[in-house]
Amino acid sequence: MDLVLIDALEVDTVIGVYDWERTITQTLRLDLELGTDIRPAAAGDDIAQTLDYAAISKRIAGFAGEHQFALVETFAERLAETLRAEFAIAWLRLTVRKPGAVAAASAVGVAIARGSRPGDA
Ligand SMILES: Nc1nc2c(c(=O)[nH]1)N=C([C@H](O)[C@@H](O)CO)CN2
Repeated sequence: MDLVLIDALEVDTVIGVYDWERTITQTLRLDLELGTDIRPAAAGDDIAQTLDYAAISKRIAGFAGEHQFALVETFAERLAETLRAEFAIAWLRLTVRKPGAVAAASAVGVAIARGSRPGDA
């Protein structure tokens, strides 16, 4: 399986479990691995035959602006569902980091993988 990559995508959203977090916008940093077969796009040199990382990045920014979750877990799960529903993504790994949430850490967050890799049972 081939991958289309989006690294360190920063999006602004309202997120957090504390009351003060409901009043501000915070930045999340996302890494995505999007499973697909890039050979048809490469053969035809055709953007329509692959996952358009620009379109997906724009959709993620829109998703972040549309939703207000408490947990990064919920953000990750709902975003993965949305992307898999709207784009031809066979499998994805999504990492959501919340920089600055824990002062002693450069970032905290979650990583999930959803969908089926070719060859999986
Ligand atoms: N596993 C999680 N732990 C925590 C989360 C979270 O989303 N997932 N969130 C918070 C607070 O919102 C924190 O980020 C504020 O600094 C605490 N723990």
